[in-house]
Amino acid sequence: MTIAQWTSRIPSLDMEAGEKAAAYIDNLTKPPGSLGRLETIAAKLAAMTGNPFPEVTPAGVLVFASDHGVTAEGISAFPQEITVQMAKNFLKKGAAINVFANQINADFQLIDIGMAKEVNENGIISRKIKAGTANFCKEDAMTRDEAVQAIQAGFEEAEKMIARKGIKCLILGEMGIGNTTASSAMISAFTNKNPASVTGPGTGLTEERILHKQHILQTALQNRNINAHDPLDILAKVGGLEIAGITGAMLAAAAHRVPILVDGFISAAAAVTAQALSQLAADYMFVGHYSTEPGHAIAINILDKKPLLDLQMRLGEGSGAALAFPILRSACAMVREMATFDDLANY
Ligand SMILES: O=C(O)c1ccc[n+]([C@@H]2O[C@H](COP(=O)([O-])O)[C@@H](O)[C@H]2O)c1
Ligand SMILES: Cc1cc2nc[nH]c2cc1C
Repeated sequence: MTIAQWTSRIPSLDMEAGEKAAAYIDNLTKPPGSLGRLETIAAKLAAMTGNPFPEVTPAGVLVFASDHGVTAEGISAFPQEITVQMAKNFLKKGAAINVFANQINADFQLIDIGMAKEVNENGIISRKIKAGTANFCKEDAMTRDEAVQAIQAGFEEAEKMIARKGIKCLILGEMGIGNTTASSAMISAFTNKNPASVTGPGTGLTEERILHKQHILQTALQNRNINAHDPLDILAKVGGLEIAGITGAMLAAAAHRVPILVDGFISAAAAVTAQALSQLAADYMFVGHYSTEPGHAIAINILDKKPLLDLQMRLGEGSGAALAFPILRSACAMVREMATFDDLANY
């Protein structure tokens, strides 16, 4: 399928269901508006799902793992090998996202979309497009065709999870040493902002090494001759395979009216890409939390979203989104379980 065939499957929000939910919420036994954003979240969930009494359980977590050739430029505080080590940790259920996914009874799936080495262990899905991107300081991260293949893999894996497990809310996470550099390059290209304003410490660079990362980004963006009006060009030249996979998964969730919880900076870069491919895709998104990575604020500004939580996090993996999920679940429970003033009249 082509990108246009995927995006054409995304329906408009069901405004009628949203308005019905909003009217019903106003009749719940509380002063109108007193549950604040929870009320607008519930109405938005109704419009997304087409159901005035929306449901978000069970949640599903998809984590896409891949490597980045640009790590050769010394842009991360950690070595590339950590990507594979953390993939093994996800399979052993020892990572933060495993713990948080478990707390919300979410289904969890790890997808190798482009790690540098094989992880031949049970529980991982291999959709490897290639063994890491190229160093985009020197050449394009991937071909346009590889970017499309990675979007397709993400789309298919999300569709599978939604169909097989009846997933009603999709949480998108990632693992990839070097991917804050790719995300910074992408957001810089999308916004035409100087890379300095979208570059941060990632996993924990010192101030001095952040300056080096900015310099690498400046060089890369000068060398890549990006067409800023073409999201696929941006993704292919300076993006990442996991960012492409998440983009595809987001398009699939939107196509199935499944609400999406966007995580931190990398997940937000994928969300911006999905939105650029289809404005409708963003209608199905919530942003779980504020990441302290400076580019995140710029990305969510493009998405025009206000995150649900502010816990000073910058981990990735889908961890912030998983922590925000209970807020969506509470919004649904409010509509489904609270009494109305009509009920009160009969007491
Ligand atoms: O989600 C975020 O906002 C976030 C911010 C900083 C770092 N990360 C995670 O850290 C890794 C990338 O950091 P770096 O410094 O190697 O580019 C990658 O595995 C991400 O999941 C994630
Ligand atoms: C340990 C570690 C865990 C991570 N999880 C997501 N990105 C990560 C980066 C590192 C370095």
